[in-house]
Amino acid sequence: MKLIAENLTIDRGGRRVFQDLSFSLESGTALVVTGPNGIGKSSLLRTLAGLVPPAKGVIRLEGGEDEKHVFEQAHYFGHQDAVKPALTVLENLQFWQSFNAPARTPDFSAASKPPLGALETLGIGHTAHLPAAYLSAGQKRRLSLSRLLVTPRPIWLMDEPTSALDRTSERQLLDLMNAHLAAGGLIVTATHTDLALARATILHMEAARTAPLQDAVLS
Ligand SMILES: Nc1ncnc2c1ncn2[C@@H]1O[C@H](COP(=O)(O)OP(=O)(O)OP(=O)(O)O)[C@@H](O)[C@H]1O
Repeated sequence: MKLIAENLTIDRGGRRVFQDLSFSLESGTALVVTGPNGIGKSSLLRTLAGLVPPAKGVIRLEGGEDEKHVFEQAHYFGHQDAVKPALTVLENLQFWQSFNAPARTPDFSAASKPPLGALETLGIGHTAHLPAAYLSAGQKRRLSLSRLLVTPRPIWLMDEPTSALDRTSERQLLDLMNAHLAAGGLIVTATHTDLALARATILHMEAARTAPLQDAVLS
């Protein structure tokens, strides 16, 4: 399986953020997107997630499900937690389980977890029957993250995934990300911190803005 972006050009609010960005990412590998504030990291992730249409360019998943868009084979873990405060923690997760269809490909073998099991894995099993409004910021982050475990999808798009997490949760998140890579998944993550990922390629957005050739921006 291979995620391919060709000549991606993204405009926001009528202004060009970047142009002609190309990269490819193999199963089991993470693309770590770096660069200063405002360079376009979130815009790239939102475009891969189908939330911002590209002005130009193509995104495809070789070896994925042909009849599905790439974003239907991806989870987007962004800045907003997508948590309904009036529902319980478990109800929130059950909603996402029924809303998101799983996506399976031969290269990707992650097993799904039942909702309660996913909450327990993330250390918030004891909050399952509380209204989600009672959760702390870090616990809401973990609830949001639990969506990725109940519905297997090969691509994880993660924008600043460690924000609001304490050290223990950060290590746990890295374990989950590395397990996803070991199962054959792909991760594209924007981050300002060093993440100890097993197999990662760095995409320097600053270089990408000035050098359209993919070899110039991947290291
Ligand atoms: N909804 C929007 N409407 C108009 N312009 C936007 C919108 N969202 C982002 N932009 C602009 O697009 C550019 C890239 O923003 P983006 O959020 O992708 O940067 P980033 O690299 O993720 O930044 P940060 O590190 O601060 O999160 C910025 O100039 C920003 O002002």
